[in-house]
Amino acid sequence: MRENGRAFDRIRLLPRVAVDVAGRTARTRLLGLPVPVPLAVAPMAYQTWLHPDGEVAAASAAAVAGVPFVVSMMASRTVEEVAATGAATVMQLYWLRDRGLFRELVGRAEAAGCVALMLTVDVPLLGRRLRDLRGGLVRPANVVAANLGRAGGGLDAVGGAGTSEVAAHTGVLFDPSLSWADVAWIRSVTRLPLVLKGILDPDDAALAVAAGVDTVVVSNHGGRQLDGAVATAVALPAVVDAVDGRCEVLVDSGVRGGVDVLKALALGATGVLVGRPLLWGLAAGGAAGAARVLDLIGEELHEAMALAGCPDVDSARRLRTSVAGGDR
Ligand SMILES: Cc1cc2nc3c(=O)[nH]c(=O)nc-3n(C[C@H](O)[C@H](O)[C@H](O)COP(=O)(O)O)c2cc1C
Ligand SMILES: O=C(O)C(=O)c1ccccc1
Repeated sequence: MRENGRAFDRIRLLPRVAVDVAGRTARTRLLGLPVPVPLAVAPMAYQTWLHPDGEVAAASAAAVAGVPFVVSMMASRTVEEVAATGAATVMQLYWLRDRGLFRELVGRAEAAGCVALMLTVDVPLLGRRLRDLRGGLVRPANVVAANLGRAGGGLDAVGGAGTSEVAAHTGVLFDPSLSWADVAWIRSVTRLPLVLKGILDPDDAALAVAAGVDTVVVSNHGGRQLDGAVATAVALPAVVDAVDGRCEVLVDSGVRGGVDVLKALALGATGVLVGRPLLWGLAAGGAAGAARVLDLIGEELHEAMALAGCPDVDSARRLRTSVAGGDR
């Protein structure tokens, strides 16, 4: 988790000068849609834990900013409620033992007007999160997986000394047997664009392209899964090379401001997903707080583009970068 931030901090940009940036724009396409800035909100579970309106407040902020909102399969509000905010909504999915329920969720996402499906591939099981274990993490009664019906409620018997309630619950639901054959099956049951989230190895990116995926997300899940996994700012360039323009490449984990977005673009990304900063805004100020976070990142990106001599996103993707030797 710490290395994600450090890796972005070590990237150095080579600004261009005497480029007319008076009319600069960050408009581009992301997940097949026109967007004012190249970012979307990452899928994050259980947002009513942070604010009573949860995902509905966060998605309203995304709607105001004009950026896509990815609703977690483990959201505490339904995909229908989220889509009703007017945000371009992407439904995130985990591979479930209950294939009937998985199929039903795909159908509900389509019916709700979702613009894409995002299959998260870096959670065969939930990572061992020591703070969750020490703190005895248990969902309060009002924090349920609203999209999963009966299967979304809390567990009576918590998993045991080595498992939090949240990890035990996901262990019951998630199927660790996901393979590329299953990805091909998912590709075959929907016409929505398909995004794979949690790619780090360029060979996996090539397999994703071969499976007909429209977008890959270079992600280590915000450092919450495999401790010691490579930072995304380090992994990104090789994935961009392997994909070679055949699908979109998004990146997340450690993006904290507009300069990080510019660095991601300079490293070849199509755009970024923003995770925790959205939750901080949501917890601090509900929909307005989340909207302020998105505004700030957009303002910072516009300023950084001006200072780097980038009138548009394509020029940002051509910026040269280097990697600083050590920390300051
Ligand atoms: C509280 C929390 C819950 C998350 N829940 C999900 C989830 O349900 N599905 C998923 O694909 N990723 C989930 N993630 C991972 C995020 O989508 C994203 O990859 C990560 O937070 C990005 O890193 P950042 O927080 O450093 O921006 C979660 C992250 C956090 C912090
Ligand atoms: O916490 C997470 O990162 C996550 O992905 C998740 C998955 C299922 C339930 C709660 C959180």
